[in-house]
Amino acid sequence: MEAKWGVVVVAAGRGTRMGTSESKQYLLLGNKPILVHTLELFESMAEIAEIVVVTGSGEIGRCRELAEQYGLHKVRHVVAGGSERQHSVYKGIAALGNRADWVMVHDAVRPFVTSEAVRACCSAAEQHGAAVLAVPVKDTIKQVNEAGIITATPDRSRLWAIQTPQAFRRELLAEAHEQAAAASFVGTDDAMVVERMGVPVAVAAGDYTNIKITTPDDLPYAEFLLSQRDRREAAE
Ligand SMILES: Nc1ccn([C@@H]2O[C@H](COP(=O)(O)OP(=O)(O)OP(=O)(O)O)[C@@H](O)[C@H]2O)c(=O)n1
Ligand SMILES: C[C@](O)(CO)[C@H](O)COP(=O)(O)O
Repeated sequence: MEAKWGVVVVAAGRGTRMGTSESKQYLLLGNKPILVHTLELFESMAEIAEIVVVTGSGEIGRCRELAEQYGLHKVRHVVAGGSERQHSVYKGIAALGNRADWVMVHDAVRPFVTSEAVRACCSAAEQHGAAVLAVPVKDTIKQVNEAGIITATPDRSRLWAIQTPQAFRRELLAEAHEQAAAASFVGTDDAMVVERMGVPVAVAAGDYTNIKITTPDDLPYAEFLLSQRDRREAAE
């Protein structure tokens, strides 16, 4: 299989909601940092040519050492991130340059994404130019005003919770980020910068287990998901 995808793994967040002194992407899950679990998946996929890791400016050396220690040879660049996730992605795309025609952006703190889900996202992107993994929301979602009063109940059948990876033709994503930067637009995911150009972004169905480790209550669930995955792999 042709290795044509570049991956930008963003790992430069402060993890304010996690509240640990250690950046959450470097916390141990089982016996490895969360970031390493994430990188190992992309390292193992034949479609992936190169990985850029974007991390805190004080964590570049440590990140390179982890890549060495765990044999993550596709990690070719480790660069410093920015103040917002979008700025970190922008720096990652710049470090990737024009070496890949297709690029995926993935949160370091989503270590449970599967190769099947990544491939579904890539296929949708190759068909539409841009695609994100997502799951249909399970709860009824309400819009609530500042006084705590419900103002709307959107049709749940049209609501999806968006995940990563998010996959794009590289030139499209680079252009979208350039335009967003010029307009000082900051979104919470990469699809938003592409959507604002009027370009359609497809949704590929993912898994509910592709959680973003965000708050302390995610950690015991993440340990549970890891033990389930280990058990499954041992049985294969
Ligand atoms: N300036 C930033 C902010 C976030 N991220 C990365 O984007 C992903 C998703 O961010 P999230 O975990 O939601 O945010 P954090 O900024 O890490 O956490 P918080 O909002 O609680 O501070 C994470 O892998 C995080 O490291 C990044 O690279 N650069
Ligand atoms: C990109 C993302 O993971 C999609 O769910 C998410 O928007 C990033 O999280 P943040 O907490 O808004 O940084």
